Amino acid sequence: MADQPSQGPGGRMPLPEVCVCYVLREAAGRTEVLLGRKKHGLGTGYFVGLGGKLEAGESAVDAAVREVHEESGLLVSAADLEARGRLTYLFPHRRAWSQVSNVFVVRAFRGVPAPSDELDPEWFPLEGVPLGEMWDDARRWLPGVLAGGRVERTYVFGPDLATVVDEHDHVA
Ligand SMILES: CNc1ncnc2c1ncn2[C@@H]1O[C@H](COP(=O)(O)OP(=O)(O)OP(=O)(O)O)[C@@H](O)[C@H]1O
Repeated sequence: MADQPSQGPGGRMPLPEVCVCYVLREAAGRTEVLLGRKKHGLGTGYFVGLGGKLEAGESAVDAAVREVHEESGLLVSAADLEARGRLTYLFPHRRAWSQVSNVFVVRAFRGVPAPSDELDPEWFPLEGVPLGEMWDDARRWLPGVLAGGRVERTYVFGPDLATVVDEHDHVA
């Protein structure tokens, strides 16, 4: 494990890995994304995509399929997930919150979104994504990813544990 790519600065342990999956649909001639306000845990109260921690031995894509189902009831196939990059979140003032997020988009799904313990999913048109009620990094990369782009970026959060104070081109 000496060459783990997702170490924190100066750290020897790899950072915890999470995933996030943005489900897209076409409705009334526009594209919409499924988001929900997080009910518990890290980022409570922020609108987020569907996602969470990888289980031991689980791939990011399999975790995304599982989390989409757990959090919304929707069924998606691993083959339909589009990998759009990786984000490193560093919290020097709360190291336990630092993590690496594997970002996916999916346009094919079965079912109708249903509320879960994690969030109550809602569709937002891409021009109406509530960036002001999301983690501070989202406005810097999410519009580009939802428009078809990729992201490989590191965001460093300040002592308030909410504001991005630095960002780098490369995953740490
Ligand atoms: C710091 N800036 C951030 N900006 C945007 N999104 C962020 C985020 N930090 C975490 N996320 C998202 O949050 C989920 C993991 O959150 P985390 O609390 O670790 O796991 P969660 O409790 O949801 O999952 P389990 O159900 O426990 O697996 C995962 O989708 C991840 O992409």
